[in-house]
Amino acid sequence: MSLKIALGADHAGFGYKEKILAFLRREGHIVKDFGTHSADSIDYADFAHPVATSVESHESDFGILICGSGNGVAMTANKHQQIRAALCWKEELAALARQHNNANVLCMPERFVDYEEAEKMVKAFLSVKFEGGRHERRVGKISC
Ligand SMILES: O=C(CO)[C@H](O)[C@H](O)[C@H](O)COP(=O)(O)O
Repeated sequence: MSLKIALGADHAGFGYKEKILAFLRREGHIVKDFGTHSADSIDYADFAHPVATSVESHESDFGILICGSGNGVAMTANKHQQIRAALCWKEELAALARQHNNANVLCMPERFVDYEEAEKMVKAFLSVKFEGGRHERRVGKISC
């Protein structure tokens, strides 16, 4: 199924962002690339907020954010009321973030995962479904 994906990264995530952009397009998804567009040093929040806004406004189905550790983009995206951004570093965590937490933004640390694992995380995140049930109640308690 073709999905609308909002993609963003800082300089430390730029390399994987470019590869993931090509991968997603090959898979038939519609990707909006919010940058950054080079490896020049830049601030992660300038890319994480627009990606989060795109998901929050339903312009995009999901967001994918990458920085060096994944923390900066995750912290920024999670400031948005409707965003559940999950910092993941292996495939199983990316799947669980959808299945149990109904995450709508995947955050990855380029400096701490190899590219093959990053691509597996993206595949898992976009293919598995929220399980609902007991998790629905728990996710409902996240917002304050
Ligand atoms: O937010 C981060 C750390 O919590 C990101 O990993 C950034 O990409 C990182 O801080 C960038 O570091 P740099 O030394 O400025 O390249």
